Amino acid sequence: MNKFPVLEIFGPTIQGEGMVVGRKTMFVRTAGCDYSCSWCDSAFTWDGSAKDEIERLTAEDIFARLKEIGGNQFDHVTVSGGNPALLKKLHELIDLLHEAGIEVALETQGSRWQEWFTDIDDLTISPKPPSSKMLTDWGILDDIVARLREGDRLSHTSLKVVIFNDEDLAYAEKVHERYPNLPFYLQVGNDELEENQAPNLAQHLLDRYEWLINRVVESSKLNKVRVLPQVHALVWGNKRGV
Ligand SMILES: C[S@@+](CC[C@H](N)C(=O)[O-])C[C@H]1O[C@@H](n2cnc3c(N)ncnc32)[C@H](O)[C@@H]1O
Ligand SMILES: Nc1nc2[nH]cc(C(=O)O)c2c(=O)[nH]1
Ligand code: SF4
Ligand SMILES: [Mg+2]
Repeated sequence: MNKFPVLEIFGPTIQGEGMVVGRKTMFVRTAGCDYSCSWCDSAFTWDGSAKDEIERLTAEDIFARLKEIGGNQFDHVTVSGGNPALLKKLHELIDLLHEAGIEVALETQGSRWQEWFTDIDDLTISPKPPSSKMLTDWGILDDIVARLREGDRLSHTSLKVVIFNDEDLAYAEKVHERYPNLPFYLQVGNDELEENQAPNLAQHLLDRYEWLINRVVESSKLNKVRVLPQVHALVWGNKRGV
């Protein structure tokens, strides 16, 4: 059996971001990323700081662990990372979850395609704006969206762009103009990853949320969009595993 590098399995909690915000879900966080975003809130998945915590688990192992900690209190699993799209055989896990009547969501940045993307129930593609210091490969992103369209999966797909500044907003406008038929989410960037007092972080992120709402309200290019904070960051701060 194929083994996947896993850093965290946690929940049930709520999906704090994007297209299914508020949905009760479990999380599986895989290790490894092909990006290194300057503001990554999950840098421990790729910067080596948690390398001793990485477990190599089969799909069966992951399913057993989910049941062990989630019992019968979930019917939805979100796979995030790192970039889970680096894992060629992740369909083994998706199939197992579907056979058990469990829905599967994926968080990825749109830098890699996998055939199993067409099996995902809630697919979030999150291309990275200039503040991340990453460069978008538009050819790859075009190809991913085209394949999802061909597979009739656009109703299961959304775009989510994290915003820290005006340059990021201009990037978001460009993404939305390029893929106008995909549901589009703007997300408040968390620039206080070291803050360990949840109430302080919440106040700061709410101020940033108000700023982002105002900027989107002013834009004539960002109309059919949704603006959201990271709800889990408002509730629990920068804590891991929530
Ligand atoms: C940690 S990433 C893992 C999945 C995938 N690598 C990706 O970036 O889409 C999950 C989501 O968190 C977002 N994110 C990461 N750091 C953030 C931050 N400091 N503030 C707000 N969102 C952040 C990412 O943009 C992505 O949408
Ligand atoms: N509650 C909660 N919602 C989330 N949505 C996306 C997350 C992620 O790190 O990918 C995340 C997370 O870590 N926790
Ligand atoms: S792509 Fe996602 S996991 Fe990778 S560095 Fe960027 S935010 Fe972090
Ligand atoms: Mg997160």
